[in-house]
Amino acid sequence: MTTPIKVAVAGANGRMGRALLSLLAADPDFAFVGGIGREAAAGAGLIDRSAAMAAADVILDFTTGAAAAELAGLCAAAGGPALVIGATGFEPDELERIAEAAGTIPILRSGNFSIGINMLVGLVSQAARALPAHGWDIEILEAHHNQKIDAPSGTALMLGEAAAEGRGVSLASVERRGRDGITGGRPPGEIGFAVLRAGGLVGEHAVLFAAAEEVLTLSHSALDRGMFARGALAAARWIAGRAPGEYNMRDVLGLT
Ligand SMILES: NC(=O)C1=CN([C@@H]2O[C@H](COP(=O)(O)OP(=O)(O)OC[C@H]3O[C@@H](n4cnc5c(N)ncnc54)[C@H](OP(=O)(O)O)[C@@H]3O)[C@@H](O)[C@H]2O)C=CC1
Ligand SMILES: O=C(O)C1=N[C@H](C(=O)O)C[C@H](O)C1
Repeated sequence: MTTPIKVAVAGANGRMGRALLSLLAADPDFAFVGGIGREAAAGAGLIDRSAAMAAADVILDFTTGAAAAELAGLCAAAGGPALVIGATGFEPDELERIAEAAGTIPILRSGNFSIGINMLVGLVSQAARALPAHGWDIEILEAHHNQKIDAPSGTALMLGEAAAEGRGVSLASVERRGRDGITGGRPPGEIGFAVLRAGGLVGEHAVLFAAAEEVLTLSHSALDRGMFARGALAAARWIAGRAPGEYNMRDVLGLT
């Protein structure tokens, strides 16, 4: 029998944290060493970040972009543990801090741990490479539950990056985050984002490639967040014991 991987969960009381805890309780590959909350005293069974860093081989983070970036810096300063970051909603400087921390510890970050979305990333890149910007407009639609705090979703941004990469441009140079008022016509090459928040939607994503006389739509529906949690545990298994570096879910799935 192999030694279980010791894991802690940041954001343990959240929707994803709870989904992870219920899987961890039944998985002999892992030993759960504790949940990290916003404040250690706030919930029964929570431990603080220092205790989690000392005890865990891998910390799974499903908090916020800001909190995940801070944790990455702390873990790097301590020389470990490895981090799996599922949180979304990053400012550019927070992503830079994570990249810097990955010089010291292994960090796997993905805005979506589902197999389908990580397949879709490759398909979107392929379609964007094949369909010229003059004639084919790319629009990314996402819909989530009414408690989600960041927009566009981390997944929508992954899909936008894939589309931009396919077109050989940076997403920052072509993205359009929403429209309102007298917007004028649509410039060719733009990659647009549209966001819905409603009810208990788990996660809907679609990428439209729209020409004058036809539309190609590539889409994905998440039906249960337990699927994200299973993907995150696969990522934790994969990253335990790896060299420092920045990894993503496509590395885990062998899609890179
Ligand atoms: N990569 C993926 O596949 C997926 C990613 N996500 C992402 O995961 C994140 C969490 O989603 P979800 O579980 O639905 O959100 P919730 O709001 O349900 O949970 C977030 C948790 O993070 C905690 N938290 C917030 N700020 C801090 C902080 N500064 N320090 C420590 N803990 C903090 C909250 O604590 P408190 O309870 O005190 O508020 C809460 O327990 C989001 O960014 C979401 O987009 C979600 C699904 C899949
Ligand atoms: O907040 C969520 O719920 C989700 N967040 C991730 C994102 O921002 O893309 C992944 C999934 O879509 C659910």
